[in-house]
Amino acid sequence: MAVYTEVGDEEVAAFVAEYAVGRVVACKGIAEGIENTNYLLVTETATYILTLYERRVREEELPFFISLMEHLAAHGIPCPTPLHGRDGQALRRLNERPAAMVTFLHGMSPRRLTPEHCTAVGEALARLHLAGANFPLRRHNGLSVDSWRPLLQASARHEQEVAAELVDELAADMGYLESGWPAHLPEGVIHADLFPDNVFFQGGNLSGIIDFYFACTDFLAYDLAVCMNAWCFESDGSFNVTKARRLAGAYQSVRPLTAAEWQAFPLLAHGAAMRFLLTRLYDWLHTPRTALVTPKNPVEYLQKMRFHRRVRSPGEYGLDVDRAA
Ligand SMILES: Nc1ncnc2c1ncn2[C@@H]1O[C@H](COP(=O)(O)OP(=O)(O)OP(=O)(O)O)[C@@H](O)[C@H]1O
Ligand SMILES: N[C@@H](CCO)C(=O)O
Repeated sequence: MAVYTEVGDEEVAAFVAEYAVGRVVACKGIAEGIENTNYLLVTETATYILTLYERRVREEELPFFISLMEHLAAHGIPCPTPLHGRDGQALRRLNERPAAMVTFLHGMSPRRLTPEHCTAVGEALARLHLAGANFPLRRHNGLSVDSWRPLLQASARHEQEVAAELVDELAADMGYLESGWPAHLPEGVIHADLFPDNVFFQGGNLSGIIDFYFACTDFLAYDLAVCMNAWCFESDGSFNVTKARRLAGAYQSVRPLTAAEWQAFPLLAHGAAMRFLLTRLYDWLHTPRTALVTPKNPVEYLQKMRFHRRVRSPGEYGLDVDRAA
């Protein structure tokens, strides 16, 4: 479930009256998602998503996300477009939460990931990076390398649930990642959470990219690494190099990696696995057993991290060295 804030019919009607979209025909809570409250909202003119931003999203950062979606949509990226009310504002309040309405995107997240999906995502990610190149706002990545040690320490305190050997193993990787993390690589706007549940396909084509609430300014190749972790491993934990070649090849056909990005890729992929392992571990330990949201499995990312630890060359990811500019 992800309806943390219930909204009454009259409140929705009053909210929607601020926009030139006609009256409300239906409004239904959406079960998917874990961060925010989302409603599927049908009005006399179209279907929209109404999002109430919950506690983990910092209110002062919302203008970044709203402006980014507007910018990317205006540059041809199939992402939600925020609606502006009659007063010109895209952000307003509903039931004491910040809230916005965005356009509804058609399509479905893929259940069984194929190499064709990976090709489409690689190309779309590179296009997103190019479209973000002239986006004027910046947002620090609060879940990059400098945040990982505090997250590990917060989990290590749960001695009953987290084995000391695991903490030692992660601490060793942490030292390696912290000392080797690049200071300079091409950077810009990254999605930072481009998992299959945030990508829609329709009729075999990529039709939508959603959930920009981790987007930030960081290394572009790190975003590709996040994607590779999310799209190119099988459910048994094995790495699928065919999918990785498709993902990276399609990305590089739009935006070739620099030699420095190519060289840094194994470390970036290792770090990207650490980031999702740590947030999943944190959520696993801090989500009450009675909560309706099921935390995601941290062990999946431990396996991915162990894979990256053994990688010796960027070529093992199917990255094409000839295209590394
Ligand atoms: N613009 C959109 N068009 C169509 N469906 C959408 C749109 N935005 C969200 N949804 C639907 O709502 C669900 C939840 O959205 P989202 O993933 O953004 O939730 P969240 O709680 O903010 O994020 P998270 O996935 O990080 O928990 C999606 O799985 C999708 O079904
Ligand atoms: N994509 C994240 C969840 C947060 O959106 C994960 O799989 O851990």
